[in-house]
Amino acid sequence: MASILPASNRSMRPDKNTYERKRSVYVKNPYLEGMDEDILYHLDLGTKTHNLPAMFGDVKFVCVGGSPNRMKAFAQFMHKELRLEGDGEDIEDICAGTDRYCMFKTGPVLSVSHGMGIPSISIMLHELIKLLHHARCCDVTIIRIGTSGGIGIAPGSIVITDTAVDSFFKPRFEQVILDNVVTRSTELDKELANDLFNCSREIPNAPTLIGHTMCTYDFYEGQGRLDGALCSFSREKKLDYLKRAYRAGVRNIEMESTVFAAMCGLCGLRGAQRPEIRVSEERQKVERLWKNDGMILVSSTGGRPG
Ligand SMILES: O=P(O)(O)O[C@H]1O[C@H](CO)[C@@H](O)[C@H]1O
Ligand SMILES: O=c1cc[nH]c(=O)[nH]1
Repeated sequence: MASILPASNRSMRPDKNTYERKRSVYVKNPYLEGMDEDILYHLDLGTKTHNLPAMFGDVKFVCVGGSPNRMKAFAQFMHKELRLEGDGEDIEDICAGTDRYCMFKTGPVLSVSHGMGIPSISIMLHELIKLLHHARCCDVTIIRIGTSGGIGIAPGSIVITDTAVDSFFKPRFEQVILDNVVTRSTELDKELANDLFNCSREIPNAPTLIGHTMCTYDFYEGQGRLDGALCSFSREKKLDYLKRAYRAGVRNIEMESTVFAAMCGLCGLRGAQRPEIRVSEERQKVERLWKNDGMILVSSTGGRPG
């Protein structure tokens, strides 16, 4: 199985990787140093109430996804894969004190839910990145495992994101700060994407590809759906948009990838995104409608853990 461990964890052969400097998780906020206590409000954790280095200092992989049940199931899957003690059924939700997100730790793997959309994952990432920083974690790889809607690919495909793009197919995330807009890069770790792609070769029945992921602010109108409470465009407009997205390299659509890539990139987290496509029955009807256009949008319904 291809290795996705950070270089410093690879075998101890004396090569350049063994001597690579550790990559810390850093924050870019001059005010944090001067704070007497940092309360990670939405995670129900804090620097005075919890010994974060003792609790999280050994974390090397963080896997995030929108739904709590999926991330719990993923944590139980990792418990088994890492052959940890017990059956992992009663795994503890570290964030049980808040009903905003859930968080599970299985050895060096942290599994965290983030809800839906850019605002929700952004709040979680601010506090997760501070948590990892306070815990003095280094060489951390973070992977988002989510569902998404595919464009022009087979139902059940897995898309590994090389670049997250916005609704205009641009590789950028526009962060509104006070009454200004700051544009941030959304490049993801290409080597990690290739490592994940190589891992997928060893998993049967998991058609996998690397492509651009488009991140929208909305599930309905923003993704060209005709069945929301509001719809102001024609089917032809929708298909034209999706065809232009495909020609721009977009292979799937979801709602967190741009801010995920931007924040992880700014804070020293090696990031990747691996949504997967699940097609539901009603969407199959829609696919048949569109096949004559040579374009099918496969919609996801709930991804499998892991
Ligand atoms: O399956 P998750 O990780 O929630 O991701 C996708 O699913 C949600 C919409 O159905 C959005 O959060 C989108 O990004
Ligand atoms: O944002 C999303 C998530 C899953 N499936 C979609 O079609 N869009």
